[in-house]
Amino acid sequence: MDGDSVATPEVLPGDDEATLRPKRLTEFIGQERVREQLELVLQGAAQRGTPPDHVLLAGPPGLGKTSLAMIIAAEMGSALRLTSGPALERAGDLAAMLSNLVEGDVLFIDEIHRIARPAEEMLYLAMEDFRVDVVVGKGPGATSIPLEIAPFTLVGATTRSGTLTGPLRDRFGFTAHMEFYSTEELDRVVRRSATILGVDLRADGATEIAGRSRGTPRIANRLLRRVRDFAEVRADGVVTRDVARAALEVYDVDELGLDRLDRAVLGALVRSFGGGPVGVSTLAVAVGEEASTVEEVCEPYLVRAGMLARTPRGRVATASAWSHLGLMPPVNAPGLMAPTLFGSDIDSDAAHTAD
Ligand SMILES: Nc1ncnc2c1ncn2[C@@H]1O[C@H](COP(=O)(O)OP(=O)(O)OP(=O)(O)O)[C@@H](O)[C@H]1O
Repeated sequence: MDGDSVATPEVLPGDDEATLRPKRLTEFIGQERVREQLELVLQGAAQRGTPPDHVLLAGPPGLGKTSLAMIIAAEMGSALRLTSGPALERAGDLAAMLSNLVEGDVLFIDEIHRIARPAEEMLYLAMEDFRVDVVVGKGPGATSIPLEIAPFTLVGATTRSGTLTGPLRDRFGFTAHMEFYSTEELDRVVRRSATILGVDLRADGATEIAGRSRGTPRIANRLLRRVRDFAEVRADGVVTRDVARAALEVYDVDELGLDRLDRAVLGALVRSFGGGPVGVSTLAVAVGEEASTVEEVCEPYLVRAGMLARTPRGRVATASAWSHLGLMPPVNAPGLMAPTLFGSDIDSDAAHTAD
């Protein structure tokens, strides 16, 4: 998605997330399954008087992984130490962080799939035995000094759980798979946020914003702020359905939440490649974007919205994609045939081998 799109799930300047973050598990909307599982993990540990198992939060950006990590610490009554995979370039950076932990602390590593190899290897021992081996010196004279660290809980967040190494993944006692939110859940998210921000949001306005938020609370909150601006500048400050629609038209977010780049991807797939199959790199070049942006930001939602299918031979536009662009789908477009005929051809794990 282009960096300035209001429909991107990535953080943008001005998002001011702290104000709207749910602080406790009861305030956290949706993700019922994850919440129930997490509650059991936390309560079980509390009853035993031990720190909970390490937790991996996996899912697309903006679904509440950082919020959940903060909630885990809050529910445990513990302090949260924050860092990220890219910040842990050297094992020494991680060793310093680990040795400063106090018993029961929660260490949150965002983007844990981007952690450097030496730091990752140090993490194995830390997670398993609450110990790190600090290597002093270089070459044949180098010695390894074992260092005890306080029992802690690691919470890792990743948008790409498939790229985590097996040994790291295996050391998490619990993996929470975060799902996109339903429109009804996003409706609750925007109404909660409107109350906090003091926005006069009507029921039909909330539904309109929720429906265009790509299943993502971060986007829902951002759209709410943009619609509020519009309501205050061009209307009477009240967010109704018509106001929300007019505002989101200005920001190029269509009724399904697709923005310019999503439509460009679908447009290229349909018009330049006859609906596919085509590899993601080729598609990215056609729309002038990084393959990773198309793959990590556009695709998850287009697949979920039933517009794009990942097949072993590449990406394919579904009948809904053709219709959404106002075009007649060809007879072989997925979605027009009986599900059994094309279902076996669709393999989400094959996406990475398509290019
Ligand atoms: N379940 C929820 N209920 C209410 N608000 C939520 C929920 N999940 C997320 N939010 C809102 O969405 C915003 C983004 O959430 P958060 O930063 O936790 O996402 P994330 O998954 O960590 O994203 P990233 O992976 O990009 O860092 C938060 O500011 C919060 O206000």
